[in-house]
Amino acid sequence: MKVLVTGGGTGGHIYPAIAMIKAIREEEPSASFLYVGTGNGLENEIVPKYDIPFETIEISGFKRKLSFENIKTVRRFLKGTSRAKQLIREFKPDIALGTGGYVAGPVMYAAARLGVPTVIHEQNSIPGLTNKFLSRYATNVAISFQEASGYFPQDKTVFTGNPRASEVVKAEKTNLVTEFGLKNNLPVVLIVGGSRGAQPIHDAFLEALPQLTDKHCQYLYITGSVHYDKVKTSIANEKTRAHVVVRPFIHNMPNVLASVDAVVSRAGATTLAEITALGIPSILIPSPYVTKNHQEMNARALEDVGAAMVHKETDWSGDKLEADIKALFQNGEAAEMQSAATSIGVPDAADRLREVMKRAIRKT
Ligand SMILES: CC(=O)N[C@H]1[C@@H](OP(=O)(O)OP(=O)(O)OC[C@H]2O[C@@H](n3ccc(=O)[nH]c3=O)[C@H](O)[C@@H]2O)O[C@H](CO)[C@@H](O)[C@@H]1O
Repeated sequence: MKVLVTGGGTGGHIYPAIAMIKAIREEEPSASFLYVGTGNGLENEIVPKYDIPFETIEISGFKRKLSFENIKTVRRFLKGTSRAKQLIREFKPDIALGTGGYVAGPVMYAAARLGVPTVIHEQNSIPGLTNKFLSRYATNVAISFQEASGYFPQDKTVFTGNPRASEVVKAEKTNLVTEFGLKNNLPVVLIVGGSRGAQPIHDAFLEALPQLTDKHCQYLYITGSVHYDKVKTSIANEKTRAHVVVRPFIHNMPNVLASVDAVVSRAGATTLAEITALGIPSILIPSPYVTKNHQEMNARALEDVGAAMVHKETDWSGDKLEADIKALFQNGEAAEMQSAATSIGVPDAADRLREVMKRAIRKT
């Protein structure tokens, strides 16, 4: 089978695509892939690490308001579409899978226009502009939150979950002591601000640091590459009795997630799919700077079943962090949250999406 894959901009769109490629490769080692991204998106750094042929097109996103920039964007969209058509004619895929982000727009549109079966994957509870636009042309739409179904044509929409969930449940634990210098026998809280880091998460942690101890847990803190130097220096300057290890970014996140006891994070949909599949209790501070506040909707779905403690960014503080950590490990809430998270995880998401792709091929 030949699979055209596209999706990019942030890790939340890229890792589900890679997880799906890995799942197909496992079942069908002779399958071949072409990943189309942009030259300046995160996909440009991540995809080549997985030995996946990678081509680029130029594209930018639409502004929601009418602007001169949008005229340029339309021109780039048309140029991107014709470059994508050229790549598709050369590669001759049996199916195209798009996981969102600007780049998926022209690539999936071109694939549909050329009669290639197309499946788009939406990670969020409220879809992005690109996937909403593409849903008109796609053979099928795969969703990861039931809440998203109302935004897409009913007859082609299927709930699959996020294939990254299937990847993390298969991941082996890593040795956090040898890999990161963490302590043995003390629960580990992973702090991560999405694939690019988040300032309010840093601020609250620094504020809480003087009060935190290593009585209940220790911290593995992923700052995001942009924030690394500043946060590392600030943490080094604060007096604390807590054990904290700081890193800019980690590439073996599935293994690390499989080894930690709780997560403090933004509410990016792919991270949430990972932590529910593994049953990890979480403290979530959704980013309000996203389309239609979709991260808060994502987070509330976990809060509703008791899997997460959710705070608006404006209410988030060092005191709240300290109180939540106490609730988790001192008052023993972690165990209940763990089973609540597992109850909504979708560890077989990759199999489900694979079925949708097979059906889309048969249908077209
Ligand atoms: C600002 C923005 O638009 N964010 C969106 C973006 O999130 P964004 O890409 O920030 O976040 P997600 O949390 O969904 O995914 C991050 C991915 O990167 C991985 N990771 C993260 C840090 C690290 O050091 N190593 C690593 O591998 C995580 O395991 C995860 O697989 O896409 C998501 C999925 O469509 C959306 O829900 C988010 O709203």
